[in-house]
Amino acid sequence: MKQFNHFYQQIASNRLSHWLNTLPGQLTHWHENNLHGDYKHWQKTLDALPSVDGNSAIELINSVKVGELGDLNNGEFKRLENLMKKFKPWRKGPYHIHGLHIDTEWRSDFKWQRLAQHISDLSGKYVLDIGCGSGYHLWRMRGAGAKFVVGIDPTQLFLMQFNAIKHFINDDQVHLLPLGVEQLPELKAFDTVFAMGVLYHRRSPIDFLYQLKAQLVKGGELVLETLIVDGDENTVLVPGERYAKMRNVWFLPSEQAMCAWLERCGFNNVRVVNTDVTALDEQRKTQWIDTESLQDFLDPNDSSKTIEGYPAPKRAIFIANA
Ligand SMILES: Nc1ncnc2c1ncn2[C@@H]1O[C@H](C[S@+](CC[C@H]([NH3+])C(=O)[O-])CC(=O)[O-])[C@@H](O)[C@H]1O
Repeated sequence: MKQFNHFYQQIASNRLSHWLNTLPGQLTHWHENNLHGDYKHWQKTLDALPSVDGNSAIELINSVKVGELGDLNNGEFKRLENLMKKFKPWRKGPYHIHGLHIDTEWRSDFKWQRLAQHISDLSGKYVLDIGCGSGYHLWRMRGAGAKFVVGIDPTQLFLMQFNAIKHFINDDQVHLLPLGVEQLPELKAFDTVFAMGVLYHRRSPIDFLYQLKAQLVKGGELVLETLIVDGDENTVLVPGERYAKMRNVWFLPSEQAMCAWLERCGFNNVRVVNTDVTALDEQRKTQWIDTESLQDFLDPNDSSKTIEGYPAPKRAIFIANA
């Protein structure tokens, strides 16, 4: 279980040291339960990734990019492409790795652009991203100056994708841990907590908001992004079995209802900084996923509705202080 030892050593001497009371046990348990099938296969794929000699330029401010086309010879480049494709579906990105464009299903950079101007300066900050997927925004947070960046996401494939990217962008201040939000103790240690695209997957959204608050230092900033619907402060949509073909969608509040929930949970200075109907150029099928995408989740005759007849995905970004 060496893979997290370096993380433990780092936090032992920083403000996250009290996490060591619970974390090693949880990750050991995770490891014991994930040693089967796909994991071994993916680990071999990771081990086979080519390495580039010398230092390559890393760009994390405007995109997530390392090196240039030509850093690898043709054979190695082809190997890189084939190995990276073994980690399909690539949902969140895009990444540019030595000239290989991993054109992910989502343009996660669009979301970053929508929020970047509204958040507090991340310079020197401890930052947590809950439900970080493959970790695309972790790199952008680091690019924005964060000192120590931790993402959590329970989906094993996303950890593998993150490790594949980290193989090339070897920054030891950026980490992804395979945990769900419900496994976090009250750390009260992060200056900024991001929770984007996760609230609607939670069956208890109010408990979720308390869990987020428990990760922040007093006065720290929450950046929460979620699906919303039109309506007043009493409007919340709880869809039937599926919403946009997703099974695990529970609560879609209106902007005003979401603000009221945040205030009710003790957050201050609650505001909505952006709303946006998800467009077909932000979530679309590419050669890096084999499954359907947004176009297939909408009513073919009326793109303002999902295929089930609900309002099409509209997202809002909320900022608040603990
Ligand atoms: N209990 C849980 N705890 C933490 N994460 C979870 C949990 N359950 C699921 N997830 C994770 O939450 C992420 C939601 S995707 C948002 C990605 C990124 N933030 C984005 O804003 O682009 C949105 C979407 O695809 O609907 C997935 O990576 C899950 O594995």
